[in-house]
Amino acid sequence: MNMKNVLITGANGQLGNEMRLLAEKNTGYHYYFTDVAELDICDEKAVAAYIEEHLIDIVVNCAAYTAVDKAEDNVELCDRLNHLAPGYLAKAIQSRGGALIQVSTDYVFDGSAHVPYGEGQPTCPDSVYGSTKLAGEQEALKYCSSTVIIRTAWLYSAFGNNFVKTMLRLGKERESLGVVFDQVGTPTYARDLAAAIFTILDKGIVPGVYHFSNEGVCSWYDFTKMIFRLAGITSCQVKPLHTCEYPAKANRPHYSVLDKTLIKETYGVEIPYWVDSLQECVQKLLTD
Ligand SMILES: NC(=O)C1=CN([C@@H]2O[C@H](COP(=O)(O)OP(=O)(O)OC[C@H]3O[C@@H](n4cnc5c(N)ncnc54)[C@H](OP(=O)(O)O)[C@@H]3O)[C@@H](O)[C@H]2O)C=CC1
Ligand SMILES: Cc1cn([C@H]2C[C@H](O)[C@@H](COP(=O)(O)OP(=O)(O)O[C@H]3O[C@@H](C)C(=O)[C@@H](O)[C@H]3O)O2)c(=O)[nH]c1=O
Repeated sequence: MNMKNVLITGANGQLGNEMRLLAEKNTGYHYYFTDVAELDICDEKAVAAYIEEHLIDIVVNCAAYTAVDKAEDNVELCDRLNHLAPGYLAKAIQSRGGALIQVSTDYVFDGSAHVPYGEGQPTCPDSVYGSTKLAGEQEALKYCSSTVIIRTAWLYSAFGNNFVKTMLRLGKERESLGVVFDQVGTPTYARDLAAAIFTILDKGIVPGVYHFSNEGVCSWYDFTKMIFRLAGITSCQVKPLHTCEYPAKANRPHYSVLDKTLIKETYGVEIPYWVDSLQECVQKLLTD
């Protein structure tokens, strides 16, 4: 049987790197890992040519504009990458009869809920990043009939830039730190998400929108306290702040916990508790 050709875009980012690592163990596919230097996903013609030339069967789009505050001032670039580019990927892979896995975000919600968000809940993004990611979901679903959207949240990894690495750095530099406690969600180890994506590849595409994060719930303040505890940082005091005490360019949801029932029932994925995964990643960061 012919091995399927899988294209992973944005492969130098957090999720892309975790996909690379797990690909070493998942030898049943032929992989093409690209980042902007090899394939700029905003270039529609280049996308179509690459997918055709390499006979791609499945695209996993890990590329995105993820700087949430900067996005407020860089609307055009953010829109091209988060909104239009998924449409280019979707059209190109549809023309080959293939499938698209498009990664999206909890920031498509405005955060006014108080129970975990199901996939069918109305979206209402409150930032440029969130709005463009939602538009990207819609483009992907419109142009490729075999699209899986995975909305995830608060991603971190030993690779790339993320909240865990920022907090480990600040925890060593500062004597105290203020972190918001009125934005609640669930951290997600990008390795666990990559593992879920491999489960989807192996079990077969069931088109639709899915939610995936680690299990459990916390605020960014709780997240920071746990990062420090696991890393043995005792010299930096963490103070809880209201959002208004930490002014930022972009609005963020106060509540963005995702309900993961659908992905668990459809694909049988087992999802680790956020503290257990965080412990694994912090350990890795401290020993590498
Ligand atoms: N980070 C998070 O907390 C969360 C992320 N997500 C979503 O998960 C997905 C993966 O996120 P994450 O791994 O954190 O993202 P990263 O920002 O770590 O990685 C994105 C990658 O895409 C690359 N890229 C930028 N522009 C292009 C382009 N035109 N063509 C091809 N590649 C490009 C980036 O390169 P460069 O660095 O050079 O710009 C980077 O290597 C994204 O869809 C994101 O929206 C969802 C929830 C939370
Ligand atoms: C660094 C720092 C942040 N904060 C606040 C700001 C913000 O409200 C919250 C999170 O910080 P960040 O700005 O690093 O996180 P942010 O970039 O908003 O993270 C988001 O990224 C995008 C890509 C997603 O898709 C989301 O799921 C989410 O992970 O913590 C503090 O309160 N104190 C601090 O010292």
